[in-house]
This record gives sequence, C-alpha cells and structure tokens, in this order.
Amino acid sequence: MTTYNLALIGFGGVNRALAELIRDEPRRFADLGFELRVVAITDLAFGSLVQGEGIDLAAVLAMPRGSSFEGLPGGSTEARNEDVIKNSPADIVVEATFTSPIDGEPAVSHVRWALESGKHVVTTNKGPVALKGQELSTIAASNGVRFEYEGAVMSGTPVIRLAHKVLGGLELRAVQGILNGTSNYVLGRMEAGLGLEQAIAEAQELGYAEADPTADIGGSDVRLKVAILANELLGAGIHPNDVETTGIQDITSQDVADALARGCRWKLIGEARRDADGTVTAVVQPVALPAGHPLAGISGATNAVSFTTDLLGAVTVSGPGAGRVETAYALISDIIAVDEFAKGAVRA
Ligand SMILES: NC(=O)C1=CN([C@@H]2O[C@H](COP(=O)(O)OP(=O)(O)OC[C@H]3O[C@@H](n4cnc5c(N)ncnc54)[C@H](OP(=O)(O)O)[C@@H]3O)[C@@H](O)[C@H]2O)C=CC1
Ligand SMILES: N[C@@H](CC=O)C(=O)O
Repeated sequence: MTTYNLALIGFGGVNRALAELIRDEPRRFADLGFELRVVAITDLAFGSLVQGEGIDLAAVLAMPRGSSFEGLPGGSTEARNEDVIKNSPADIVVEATFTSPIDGEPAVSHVRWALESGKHVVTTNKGPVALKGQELSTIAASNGVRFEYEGAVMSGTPVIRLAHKVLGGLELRAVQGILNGTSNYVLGRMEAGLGLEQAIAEAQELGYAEADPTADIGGSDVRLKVAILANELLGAGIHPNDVETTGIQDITSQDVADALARGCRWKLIGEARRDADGTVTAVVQPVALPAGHPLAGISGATNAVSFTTDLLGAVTVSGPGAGRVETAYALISDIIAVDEFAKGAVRA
C-alpha cells in the first residue's frame, strides 16, 4: 500500500472536509490502493503544524476556530506557508486558500513553491489555474510532478478531466453553462421570495460562497472559470480580463418575479465560443431563460455545462458546483490522478 503525505494549505471548509474523509473513511482510500497521511497544515487562523509521523486529525478537527496550533509539537501561531510547503515531508500539497481575482495570490506562490520543490499539487483554487495555468503546468512538467485542479470548475463534478480524456477525440466549438453555485442558489431563493442579502447569507452558511461573496454575485468567480475552460478546452490563451463580465448584483426581486410570470428564470451564464475566424470570445452575463431551455431547470448549487462538439452535438454534464464535501471530492479525484501518474499508469 502506497502512503502519500499531504500538506493542507488552508484549513477552511474544503480542506477540513477532506481531513474528515481521511479521518473517517480510510477504507475508501485503501480500496483505491493508497493511504493518506496529513503531515502538515497551515492556516491564517490556526497557524502552522508539522508532524512528520502524521497529524492526529480528530484532535485538530476538534479545535475551535480562534484557537492556535501553538503549543502542539511542531506547531506555531503563524501560517508559515513557504517554509511548510518547501520543507515539510509532504508528497502532495493540497492548496485550498483564498484567491485574488487580480493576481491569483497567495495561491500562485503556494503552487509555484510546491512544484519547484518537487511536490505534486492538487487544488480547488481557480486563481492559479486561470491566471498562471500554463506557467505552472510547465513548472510541474519540468519537475516531474503533477499539477491537478479538477475542482477549480464545478467542484467535484467532473468537467476538465472528462473533457480532456473522454471528449478528447472531438472538436469542441463552445462551452456554455451555469458555473457558480452561490449565484444559482441565490437566484432560486429570490424566486422563493428572499431578499438578495438573506439569500447570500444562506449560501455562506452552506459553504458555497467565496470568502468574499461579491466574487460570486458580481461574476468574477465565473469569469475565472470561463477563462479556464476557454484555455483548457478551446486552446484560447485568454486572460480573465478578456471575458466581458456582468454579475447578478442588479437583478432585483421584481426582475425575478417578472421573469417567473413570463415563464422564465434568471441564470448567470458563462460562455466561451470559437468564432468562424478561429478567435475565441467569452462572456459572463445574467440571462432570463425560457422554461424549456436545458439550463433553466438547474436549481440550487447545482451547475451544468454544455459542450458543443462536432460529432456528438451538445454534451451536457450537471452536478454539484459548490459545497465543502463535494469540493473535497475533487481533491480526491486529483489525488487519484497523482497516484496513477506515480504508478506509471499515466505518462507526463
Ligand atoms: N467551497 C466551495 O464550494 C468551493 C471552493 N473552491 C475554492 O476552494 C478554496 C477553499 O474554499 P473554502 O474552503 O470554501 O474556503 P474557506 O474560506 O472556508 O477556507 C479557506 C481557508 O484558507 C485560509 N487562508 C486564507 N489565506 C491563507 C493564507 N495566505 N495562508 C494560509 N491560509 C489561508 C482561510 O483563513 P481565514 O478564514 O482566516 O482567512 C480559511 O481558513 C477557495 O479558493 C475556493 O474558491 C472551489 C470550488 C468550490
Ligand atoms: N463560490 C463558488 C464555489 C466554487 O467554485 C460557487 O459558488 O460556485
């Protein structure tokens, strides 16, 4: 049985859900042919903890937010990310911190430090992928490690790997979808009569929203995801700033009610399309979809993406687009990809 040592960078909703799965379900991983051992954790609130023999996850998960790793063997109050990423005995760095939509930091640096130290990276963080994806993949390849980021788009629902591996023989012409769980949840709750602020508060409580929910409501989260899909699947080479973006912040309860009365539902739609001249254009905007549209029935934090292909026409995938456990599963699928690579099942 292979054992992978993990360093968890960020100990918020997603990485705590992963730690809970590792604590509670070793059998799930044993069935996959490996064991996961967390040897380091860093977090702005808790500080840093490095224990090469494996951290007692039950103990750290029981620590209330506001307490500190200081006082534990290998613990300190400070989030010593660079030192932990470079020097802890981790094989895989699990990056689940904050993302700045402007420069992707601090996550870009976290990923770069790990890859340059010869450690695999699995991440749910969109910033590094959308803003520096090509550069980081090149660093990974030259260091003989993997940079995996399935959860950067649509949480645990397979999109990126599915499109690369299973749809790889098709020509993809466009991608269009509902790519933000929070805004879709919020629009649904507004249909049920809630105000915008109250609906956002619910989405935060459920673990769907970004640390700054204006990224969800204002469209910048979807802008990053559309840029990732355009670059990964349509070979676009675009920057998120190239994606014309309008969020749902100006959609009022009255707009929602009026649309419902017309048999329509407001949805925040992200789209990237290859034009006849070969250029790729991408846009994020709210659209009042008629009830018969395939995306109109996608409710709650569920997301859906439709690929326009040459041989199959439209291929649509839907599933959870946000949520702590759902997103932790994306990290597990990335670790499976690392394991396949390490065992030689997949060539770099
Ligand atoms: N939740 C979801 O449904 C999904 C999330 N994602 C992405 O996954 C990542 C994690 O999400 P989630 O767990 O929900 O977010 P949380 O805000 O719950 O957790 C992030 C954690 O990282 C900590 N943190 C922030 N900056 C740093 C830093 N520089 N060094 C160390 N720790 C840091 C935060 O501390 P503090 O709170 O003190 O700032 C917090 O504890 C995000 O990038 C998000 O966009 C992707 C898909 C779905
Ligand atoms: N805040 C995001 C989480 C996943 O990326 C969302 O609501 O979709």
